Amino acid sequence: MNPLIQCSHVDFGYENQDAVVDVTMDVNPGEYVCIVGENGSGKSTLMKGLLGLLKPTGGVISVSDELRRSGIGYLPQQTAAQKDFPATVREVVLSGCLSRRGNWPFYSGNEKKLAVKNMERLGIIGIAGKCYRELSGGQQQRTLIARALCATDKLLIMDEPITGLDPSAIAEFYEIIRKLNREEGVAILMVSHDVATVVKEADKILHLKREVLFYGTTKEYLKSNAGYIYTGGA
Ligand SMILES: Nc1ncnc2c1ncn2[C@@H]1O[C@H](COP(=O)(O)OP(=O)(O)OP(=O)(O)O)[C@@H](O)[C@H]1O
Repeated sequence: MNPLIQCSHVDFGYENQDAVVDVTMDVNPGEYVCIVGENGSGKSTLMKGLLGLLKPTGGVISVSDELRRSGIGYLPQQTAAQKDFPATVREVVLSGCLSRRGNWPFYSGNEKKLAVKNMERLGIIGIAGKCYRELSGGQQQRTLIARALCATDKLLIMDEPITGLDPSAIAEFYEIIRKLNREEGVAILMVSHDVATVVKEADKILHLKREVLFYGTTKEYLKSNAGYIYTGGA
């Protein structure tokens, strides 16, 4: 089984300052991987690097041919401006097809079908005509997940996805991700501060503190020094 993403001794930095050093990890089809660590430990930097938004200053990143063709489904941290976006749910979801398509300005029949399929998958087909900014935080989150799945349903990448959600929307979010991962085989790569929950959900943990403090299965993580200290012995 070829990895979807593979990093070998990768470094990232800004203006000659290293922010992430010597990361070796991979994300395989169907895996659920979480990146944890304190503020400023390099999690978002690594994510930007994996998305190809930042060039590595050392090491090698390989992305599977399929992901290279389709683009990677990415759920960004939401800004206030994005929450206020004046478009319908259908339009936001369809825009996830843009990375597949070059410059042709009209959506094809297949792209429209894909958007419908992903709105059905996320239970938002009934609100397809509603304006995005009028939705609850949980509905906005579902819309963005459906959008990301229009690029590819092999891998979903998320940066701090539960920020700003209320407790019931958080529980619903983890349930949706679990279902996509366990039942539909979508690989998940998530940056999270919610370590107490992710050690119950994820298969693998990467704990960063500029360099890798731990990388391996969640089970091993909970037994490791880094995991024991960071999770408070959860
Ligand atoms: N655009 C940038 N230019 C220069 N330095 C940056 C930039 N973005 C991040 N850094 C620095 O890189 C280091 C890692 O930051 P990063 O945002 O990746 O950490 P993080 O683990 O995602 O933090 P948080 O949990 O607070 O989001 C920090 O020292 C930060 O100040």
